Amino acid sequence: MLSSAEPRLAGNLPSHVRIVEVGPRDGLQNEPGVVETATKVALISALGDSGLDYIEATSFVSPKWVPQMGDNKEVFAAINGDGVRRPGVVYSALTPNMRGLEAAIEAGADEVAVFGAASDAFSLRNINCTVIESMERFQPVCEAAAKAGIPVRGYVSTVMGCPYAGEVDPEAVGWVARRLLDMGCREISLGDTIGVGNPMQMQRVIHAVCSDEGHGVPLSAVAVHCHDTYGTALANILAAMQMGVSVVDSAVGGLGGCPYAKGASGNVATEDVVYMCHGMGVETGVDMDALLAASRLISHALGREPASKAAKALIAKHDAERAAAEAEQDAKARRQQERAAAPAQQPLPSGTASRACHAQAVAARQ
Ligand SMILES: CC(C)(COP(=O)([O-])OP(=O)([O-])OC[C@H]1O[C@@H](n2cnc3c(N)ncnc32)[C@H](O)[C@@H]1OP(=O)([O-])[O-])[C@@H](O)C(=O)NCCC(=O)NCCSC(=O)C[C@@](C)(O)CC(=O)[O-]
Repeated sequence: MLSSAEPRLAGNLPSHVRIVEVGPRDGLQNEPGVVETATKVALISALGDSGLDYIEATSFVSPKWVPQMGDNKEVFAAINGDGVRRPGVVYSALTPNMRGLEAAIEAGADEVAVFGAASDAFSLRNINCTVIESMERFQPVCEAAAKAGIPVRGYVSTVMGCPYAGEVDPEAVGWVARRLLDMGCREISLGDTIGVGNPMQMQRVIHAVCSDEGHGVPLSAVAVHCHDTYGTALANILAAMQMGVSVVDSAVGGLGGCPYAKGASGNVATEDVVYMCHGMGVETGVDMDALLAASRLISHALGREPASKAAKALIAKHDAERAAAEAEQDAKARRQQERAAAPAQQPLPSGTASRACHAQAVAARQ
C-alpha cells in the first residue's frame, strides 16, 4: 500500500515490467472490417514467439455488438490446436457475463476478464448496464471462474475521462477497482479508454486506488491500460511506473480503440513500451526483433503502417542497413566481374630494362 504522502512525479522504477498484449482483442475489435481468423491466429502465434507471456486473444461478447470478435471459438480452437500455443503464455478473453464465461471456459481460455467502468454513461453504452449493475453481473462470473480454477482480471474503463460524461472522479475509479478486487479479480487494469489523461492525473488516480486513505488496492495488483489519442500514453505509463506499477497493457502496432468510445485512438504500442523500458534498463522479456516481425505481419494484413513510432524508426533503420549491405554486396560483385573481364596482367619483371619493357607494354594496351 502507498504511504499517505501526496505522490510526486519521481520514484523508483520497477526492474521488470510485465506486458499484457491486448492487440488481438482490443486492437482488432476496432477494425472497420472483420479480420480473418487465420490472420488473428498468425498474429497471436507471432506474438507468442516474441517472449510476451500474456496475450488477450479475443472476447466472448455479443457478436451483434462486436462482430469483429465473432470468431472467438475458432481463435481458441486454433490456439489450442497445433503449433500456436507457447508454453508459459497465458491466453485470455473478455467475458462480460456468465454466458461469456461459460463459452470462454469451454473454448479453453486460461484466464478471463470482466470489464467495468468508472462512468455510468460509458458502462451503459458498452455493456448495457450501470456501474452498480455491472458489479452485480460480475460477482457470479468471478465466483464461477474461481470454482473452475480460472483467474479473473478486472478492467476499469474511463479512469481519466469519459467520452459521454467528461471528467471522472478518481474516487469513483478507486471504488470500482476495490469492488473488483474484493470479488476476486487478481489484477485491476486502469483504462484511459479515450487517451485523454496526463501523468499527474494518472498519479492521482493510482493514489485514489492504492493509497491507504484511498481504496488500498495493492500496487502489485494494478495494471495501466493507456490509449494514445493525445500522445500522452507513454508519459502516463512512466508516471505509473514511477509509483510502482509494473504491469502495462499495450497493443502491437498501436492497434485499437474501443467501439463504444468514438474518436479514441489505439492503445499505446507494445513496441514503444518495450523500447522505452529496455532503454531505461527495465526488463520486459520481449525480443524486439521478434515483436517487429509480429508488427510487420499485422500491418501488412491491414495494409497500413504500424502506429508505433519505435516500430517505424526501427523498421526504417533495419531497411536502411539492409539496403546498405545489399549495395555493398552489389559493388563487390561488380568489382569481381570487372577484374574477371580485364585482360590478364603480365607479371612485372625486375630490373631497369624490364621496367621499360613493362611501360611499353602498358602504353601499348592503352
Ligand atoms: C455485454 C452484452 C452482451 C450485454 O448486452 P445486453 O443486451 O444487455 O444482454 P442480453 O443478456 O439482453 O443479451 C442480448 C443479446 O446478446 C446475446 N449475448 C449476451 N451475452 C452474450 C455473450 N457473452 N456472448 C454472445 N452473445 C451474448 C444474447 O443472447 C442476446 O442475443 P439475441 O437474443 O439478441 O440474439 C453486450 O452489451 C455486449 O456484448 N457488449 C460488447 C461490449 C464490448 O465488447 N466492448 C468492447 C470491449 S471493452 C473495451 O474495449 C475497454 C477496455 C477493456 O479495453 C479497457 C479500456 O480501454 O478502457
